[in-house]
Amino acid sequence: MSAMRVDAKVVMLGKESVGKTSLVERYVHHRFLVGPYQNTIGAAFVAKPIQVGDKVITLGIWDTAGSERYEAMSRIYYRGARAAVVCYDLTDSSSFQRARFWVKELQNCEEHCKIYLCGTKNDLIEGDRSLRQIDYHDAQDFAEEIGAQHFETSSKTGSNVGEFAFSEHLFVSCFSAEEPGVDLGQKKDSYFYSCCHNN
Ligand SMILES: Nc1nc2c(ncn2[C@@H]2O[C@H](COP(=O)(O)OP(=O)(O)OP(=O)(O)O)[C@@H](O)[C@H]2O)c(=O)[nH]1
Repeated sequence: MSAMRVDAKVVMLGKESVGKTSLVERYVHHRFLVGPYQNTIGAAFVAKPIQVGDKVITLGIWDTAGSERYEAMSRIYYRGARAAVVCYDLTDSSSFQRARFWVKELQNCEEHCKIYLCGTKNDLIEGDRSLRQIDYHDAQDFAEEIGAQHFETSSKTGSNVGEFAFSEHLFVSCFSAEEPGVDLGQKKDSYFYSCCHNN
């Protein structure tokens, strides 16, 4: 058994069902899970080692539950985060309001956390443009106003997930090699993710 160290903490935030878990699944396991939607309870964690130059650093990704029932808990998970991926569903305008809420929270409580604004389920829009509820330029203007990077992704097709939303060189910008990582202690497995999902 070896100790697990997390060098940079990343938190996923956004309304329930926007696709946070799917984005993490696509990024970490290169897959899209089909079947009934399983809402996250509390939060789930996954460690992802990435190559940065000649070093390997470990991202600790906290996938929070979007349900407002867990809102207070989500605050615990963004504490000390280097990066936050704030997600909204391109086909659900209320999810964009919720994204604004999380951005405000981060600005008030974690001013050094880098924000990535992510419009999800782009494949649905490509299939039927009338489904789009959030104009690209409105979201882009908001992203510029808050100094965030903005992407539209699809976890189903993988579009923009590796290339942009989770682009490793973006995370490199939030990682300073001088800072010590956080030791999470002895863990049997660095992956204890799926147990945090409801049926
Ligand atoms: N078509 C399409 N469906 C998606 C995509 N991403 C997620 N979904 C679907 O949206 C639903 C919710 O996805 P999740 O990833 O569980 O959403 P979540 O934001 O983690 O939800 P909570 O755990 O409740 O916060 C599931 O039925 C997914 O299959 C996508 O890129 N395209």
